[in-house]
Amino acid sequence: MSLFLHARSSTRAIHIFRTVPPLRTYRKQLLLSDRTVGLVPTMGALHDGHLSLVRLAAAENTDVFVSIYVNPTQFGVHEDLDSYPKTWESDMAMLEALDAELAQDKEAGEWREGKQRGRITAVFAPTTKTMYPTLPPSSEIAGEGSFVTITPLASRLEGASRPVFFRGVATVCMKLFNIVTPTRVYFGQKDVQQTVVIKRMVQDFHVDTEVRVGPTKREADGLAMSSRNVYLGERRKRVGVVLSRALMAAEEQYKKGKRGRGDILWQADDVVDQKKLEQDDLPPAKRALFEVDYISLADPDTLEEVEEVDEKRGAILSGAIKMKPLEELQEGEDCGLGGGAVPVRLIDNIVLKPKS
Ligand SMILES: Nc1ncnc2c1ncn2[C@@H]1O[C@H](COP(=O)(O)OP(=O)(O)OP(=O)(O)O)[C@@H](O)[C@H]1O
Ligand SMILES: CC(C)(CO)[C@@H](O)C(=O)[O-]
Ligand code: BAL
Repeated sequence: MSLFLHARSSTRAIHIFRTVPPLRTYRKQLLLSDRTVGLVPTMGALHDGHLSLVRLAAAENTDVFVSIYVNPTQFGVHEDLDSYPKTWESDMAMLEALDAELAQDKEAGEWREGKQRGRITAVFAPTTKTMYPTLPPSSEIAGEGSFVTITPLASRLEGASRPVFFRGVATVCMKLFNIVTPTRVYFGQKDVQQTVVIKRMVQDFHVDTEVRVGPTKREADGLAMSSRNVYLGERRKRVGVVLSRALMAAEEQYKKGKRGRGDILWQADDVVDQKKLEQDDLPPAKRALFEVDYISLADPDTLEEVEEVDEKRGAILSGAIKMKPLEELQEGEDCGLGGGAVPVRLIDNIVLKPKS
């Protein structure tokens, strides 16, 4: 009997692993044949942002593993664990289509130019019992369990609003890294704080892997792609783009040579305030209200707020807004999954690069 489940693909099968031992056996075979593994951890509900990370991993490794697991410990008790989108069939269809594309690139010899080399070899889609074998996973701040905590990074920015978030992320990533032993791991720039926390964890725990970060994929209007965007609908998408616009406006100030906190951030605050006023003036059937959680200018490694950007270090401009539920729906309006009733947190960031 085969140890592995298989997903059909036009050219070959992607192995689907649900438990650890067969994955480990398979990984050992790859190691013995000198193959390299790039792991892309995801929570599923795949979109082009995820696929761009898979492409990057395939350009740098012979084998790509994608994990699909909605990790309960990174959701606070009042957060959206239950409503987090789950789209297994379409996730697998997207991965199979991308794998077929990678196979063609390989046949066309593009890999020789160093562009595409690897294929999607495996999907790891464990159950919670597999990931948390001894204790039920806790989302409580004081909850018991085996956790990885990275302080004080985990309490800044996103961590201020989501106190268990980075403990959950670091814990599940440590588990995934121990299970897959990837040569490289791939994370999206969109979740910049996550990349900083994971890099710190890998450094401090001597995890034998390389952390790679892929650029943020955006919609044509600039909105950062995100799995939770399916809950937005058209009206909230149109307004939600204010976050990327605000950050871009602040970036312009940096490009013009401004280095002081106030001189850079006032532009972002202004864009956001204008949009808020505009929406407040509209009737409930036309507006999309939102709250700003933070707009930040922080050091790229410590994520501490900075008063002045050090040109040798650069900085991270980031922000989070909460799109509130729609108040009144219009006839035939596209309100997104959940009919406009689900609040949606949007995050985004821009790296202000150091000047050499
Ligand atoms: N727009 C994007 N561009 C590049 N990478 C992305 C983008 N969105 C997500 N990623 C990355 O994909 C990986 C998996 O993320 P995840 O499955 O949580 O999706 P998500 O879109 O970030 O969902 P959520 O709505 O929960 O924030 C993470 O490393 C994340 O940073
Ligand atoms: C890295 C991750 C898959 C851990 O659950 C998640 O935080 C995400 O999707 O960004
Ligand atoms: N992309 C980060 C996962 C989360 O927000 O829960």
